[in-house]
Amino acid sequence: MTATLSAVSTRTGLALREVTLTYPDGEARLTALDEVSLTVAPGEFLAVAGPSGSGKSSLLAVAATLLTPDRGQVLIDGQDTGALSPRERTALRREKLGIVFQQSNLLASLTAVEQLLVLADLRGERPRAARERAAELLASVGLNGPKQQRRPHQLSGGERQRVNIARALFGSPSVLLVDEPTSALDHERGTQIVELLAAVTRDHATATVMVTHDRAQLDRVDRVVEMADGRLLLGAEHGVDL
Ligand SMILES: Nc1ncnc2c1ncn2[C@@H]1O[C@H](COP(=O)(O)OP(=O)(O)OP(=O)(O)O)[C@@H](O)[C@H]1O
Repeated sequence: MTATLSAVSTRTGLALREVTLTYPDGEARLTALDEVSLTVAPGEFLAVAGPSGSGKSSLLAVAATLLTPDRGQVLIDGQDTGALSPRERTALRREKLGIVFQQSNLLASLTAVEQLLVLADLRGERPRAARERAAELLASVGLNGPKQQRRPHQLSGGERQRVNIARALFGSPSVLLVDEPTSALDHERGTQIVELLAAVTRDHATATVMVTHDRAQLDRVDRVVEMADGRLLLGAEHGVDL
């Protein structure tokens, strides 16, 4: 399934401009992101690597507009998210962002196809068209036929992650944010998920950011940036050609 040309042509992806984020730390503030600048183009698959505590999750939360930086800008398709009201930001998140969390946060009582249809229902989409699109999306991530009718506990970890990815894609996002997608999977299944993310990035023209500890998966992305102490390492924006 390929994103339509009109949708693609208005996309510019994700840009962070000199973003600084601090958290309260007793009397002081802890700097989790220190003037981080980064751009991710439509159709580009970027990995963010770095040690624990280096700021990877904070970067993802800021890009998701879930945390507001102290300074700097987060632009999604050229829109400065800091200039939006909370209501507008929520709307932008719904229209432009797909998020795949580390832990599968699927609803236990719903089948795979229903996990996607909940979103369609919230948007007031026509049920029949939504059901067809959900089934098509699930098939495109490798979940076919009867598996679409299974509940999370009847699926493997890798299959649950595929449902998460399909659900994140359901709103045709411009930006796809992925947090440690392979942490609960063995190497082979982890590789399959990262390959799937590379394919959906290409096919759906998303600007994809994946946070990962799993260095074995880094050769499947377009570009890697390394974080240390809240900073992107020097030259990281130009990436490592793998
Ligand atoms: N809610 C919070 N309040 C205070 N400090 C925080 C908060 N969240 C994160 N931090 C601190 O900010 C820094 C960056 O944390 P962050 O979670 O972004 O790192 P990370 O690279 O994602 O780590 P990990 O790989 O362990 O998930 C760390 O020093 C962390 O302790």
